[in-house]
Amino acid sequence: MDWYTQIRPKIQPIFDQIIAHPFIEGLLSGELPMEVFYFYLHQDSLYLSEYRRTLATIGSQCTDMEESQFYLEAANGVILVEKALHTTYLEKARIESPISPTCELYTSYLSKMVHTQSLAVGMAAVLPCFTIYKEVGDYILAQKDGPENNPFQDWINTYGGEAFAESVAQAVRITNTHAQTAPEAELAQMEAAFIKASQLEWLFWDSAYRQEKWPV
Ligand SMILES: Cc1ncc(C[n+]2csc(CCO)c2C)c(N)n1
Repeated sequence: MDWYTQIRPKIQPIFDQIIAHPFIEGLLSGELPMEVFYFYLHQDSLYLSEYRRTLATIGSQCTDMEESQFYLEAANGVILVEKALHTTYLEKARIESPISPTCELYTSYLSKMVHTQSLAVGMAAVLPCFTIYKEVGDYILAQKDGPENNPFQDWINTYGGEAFAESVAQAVRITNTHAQTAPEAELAQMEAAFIKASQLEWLFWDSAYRQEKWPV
């Protein structure tokens, strides 16, 4: 059994709580308050500007040319999303709130992983960003009882397409390849990183829903 197939069931309780979260329910029903959605988009743009650099770091660490190309192209893909976000939503909203505690935590955690741990552990840490969005996107698209004119449809479509599915599958394949040659201790670190990043994915939705601020 490959690494991802045996690790995925371990985050099932986290995934179940993500799709049951009122943020996701609000995206589905179209009733998520707009200011919550804008808060999320603003924090996500801050997340993406760090995540892009994290992917580029992994890309620079890969010795295999194809693997390097994959992570560097994914980093470039994030730039395109960032630019689209800025021109469509955020320019109009002119949100200037500071990075939230959770956004800072998630981006700092990923940065720590890729700068202080092995390449395989770094790959495991960045993987939930791909796989969880893919699964959440599939879940949302499979729901038939959403409203006709969902104001969040554009966003929903971003993570539904074929190109994204292939990119997620490749991230999984590359991480599996590295797990094949990883010793026990490194496999344990890969698992811990994958689970922690999955928890942080839940926390990111939750913090957006709460419009999380620094308490002091
Ligand atoms: C908190 C948070 N987690 C995951 C994603 C999704 N995502 C961001 S970059 C990337 C890889 C290349 O597209 C994916 C899937 C997000 N937007 N925000």
